Amino acid sequence: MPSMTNPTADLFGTPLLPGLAYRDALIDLDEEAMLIARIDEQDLAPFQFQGWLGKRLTRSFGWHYDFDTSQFGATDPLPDWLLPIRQRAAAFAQLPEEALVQALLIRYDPGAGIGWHRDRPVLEHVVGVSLGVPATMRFRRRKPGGFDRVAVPLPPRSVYHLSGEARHDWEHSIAEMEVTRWSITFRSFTASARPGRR
Ligand SMILES: O=C(O)CCC(=O)C(=O)O
Ligand SMILES: [Fe+2]
Repeated sequence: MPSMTNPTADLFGTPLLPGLAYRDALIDLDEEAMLIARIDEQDLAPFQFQGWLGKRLTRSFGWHYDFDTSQFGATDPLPDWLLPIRQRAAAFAQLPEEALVQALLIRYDPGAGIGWHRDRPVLEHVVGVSLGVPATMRFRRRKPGGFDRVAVPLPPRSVYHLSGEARHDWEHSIAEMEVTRWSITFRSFTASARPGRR
């Protein structure tokens, strides 16, 4: 058996999904424990959408998107403890660190997941770090008579980067799990939507 170095590529290294890049072990176990503790000490709020409360708990830095008004507003700057992680996430995605102007912390308690969606169109790059437990990010794209589907394993401490087709043409979701998972996602704005530096 050839060793499987990249579960998001086939044996020839061709990505399962154009625009999806992935690597294991962006951070080590100590860093992961630190990040989980930091997320847990935040004032996390249930994700809200038109009076509906999602089970996942979130906090945004840099920019906050209000799903009720469909507006982005400035919020607290990224805290110091997130900066080295953003730096590594940006280096992985080959982006300037300052381009990743938004950070979203999420805790998915048992029974929480995230339904099918594309991230807001004003956002461009999405770089996500998974913490705690393995999860699967599912992707789907409508085609005549159904969907193309791809499932991508996200081990704890791994990082993924969504851009291009994976970001704009495919929806993604994470099924509800029985154990707690945490994630940190960093995002950039599209050039036309960029509300200013922060
Ligand atoms: O938890 C994750 O890794 C994904 C979160 C996500 O898709 C989102 O916040 O848009
Ligand atoms: Fe998303």
